[in-house]
Amino acid sequence: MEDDKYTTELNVAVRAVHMACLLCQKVQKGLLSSTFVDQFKSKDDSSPVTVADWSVQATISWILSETFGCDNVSIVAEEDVQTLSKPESANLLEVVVKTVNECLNEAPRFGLKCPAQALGSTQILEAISRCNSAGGPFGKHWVLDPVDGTVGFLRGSQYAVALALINNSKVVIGVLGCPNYPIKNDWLVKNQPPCQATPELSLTNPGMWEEGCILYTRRGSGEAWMQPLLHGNKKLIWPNSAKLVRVSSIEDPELATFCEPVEQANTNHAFTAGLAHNVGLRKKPLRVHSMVKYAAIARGDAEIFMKFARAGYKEKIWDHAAGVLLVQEAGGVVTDAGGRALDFSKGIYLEGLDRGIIACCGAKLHEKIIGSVYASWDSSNL
Ligand SMILES: Nc1ncnc2c1ncn2[C@@H]1O[C@H](COP(=O)(O)OS(=O)(=O)O)[C@@H](OP(=O)(O)O)[C@H]1O
Ligand SMILES: [Mg+2]
Ligand SMILES: [Mg+2]
Ligand SMILES: [Mg+2]
Repeated sequence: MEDDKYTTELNVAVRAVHMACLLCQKVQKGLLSSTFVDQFKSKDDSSPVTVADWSVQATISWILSETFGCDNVSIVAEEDVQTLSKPESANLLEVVVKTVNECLNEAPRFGLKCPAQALGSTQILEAISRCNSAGGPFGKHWVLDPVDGTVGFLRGSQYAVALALINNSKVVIGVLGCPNYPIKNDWLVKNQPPCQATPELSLTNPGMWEEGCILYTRRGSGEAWMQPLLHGNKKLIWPNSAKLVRVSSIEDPELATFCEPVEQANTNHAFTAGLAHNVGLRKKPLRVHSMVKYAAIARGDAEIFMKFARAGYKEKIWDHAAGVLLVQEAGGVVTDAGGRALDFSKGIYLEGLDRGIIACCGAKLHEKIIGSVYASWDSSNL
């Protein structure tokens, strides 16, 4: 039984992700101000990285290292310090240092320790760099995507803070902070702009999203929980206000909602449209940035998530670990397009992934989609 295992890890992970969500909300609000241009950079692959990505990574790294000891903690995470340590990034680093210290000052409110004195830039760069583990099949590895869906974050739309723990190749804890995903049922479906139009929500009224949520689970528990984000100066009393979530019971493709990435560069919309048609899905796809898509399946707001990246792109474990476990423990099924379980044992990539990822609320829909992948594949150009 793994039910009572990882209690401390889960406890710390939920608190750390909660703090990170509030940090992100604050930075996202700041994006509306004139300091906007100082707050993000393009990485070598042209993808964006922001003050929030670095600050969350530093904060969570510091908390995990303080709690479990630097030498005992292996963290696999997305960001490095390459850009941030350049002389021309001095202003950016200053903002990161300030953001991290402000966030860590709040730690006692969340039942965690804060630094004895404010962290300096060297300590913060160290905390970010410490997350350079390559993971692998043995032992415990934390897996962190400090801001998943950075494009969504910059657009004032959906994004997530994702933290998972892998032990001997298996994801054992999954925590997903969704700062712009209110607790209210169906909010995502009702508030999504039409997918053909500009796929972004503007942050004209950031306050309306303050009631984000954190989803969390533990392997083998058969339970996934949702905790509302706490605001103001209140102390986090956790898990008293958390509630159980469960996948949707819909089995009829005509009634099912499927979600997928917003950007055509990240998935093949034409292929999934053909697949959806063949399976008998009738609703328009719900295009949402980030692992909020996994959260939507786990919460029962949508039934299917499909992603088919271009050939040659290798999916990274931090983009999936927390979300996959949440969907599974909430009663759903997640595999690659060949119907095989995702392999989190091979380092930072999901090696051997067959074509794409399919997450469903139940086995019946999942079987239909897998069956249809084979039928649709030959007629596609992938
Ligand atoms: N070319 C390509 N193909 C597939 N996937 C890619 C690609 N490039 C990046 N990524 C990863 O996609 C993560 C964002 O996924 P999303 O589902 O949020 O995409 S989208 O913004 O809705 O289009 C994104 O995560 P973040 O970098 O954390 O935002 C990337 O890890
Ligand atoms: Mg990501
Ligand atoms: Mg990221
Ligand atoms: Mg990124």
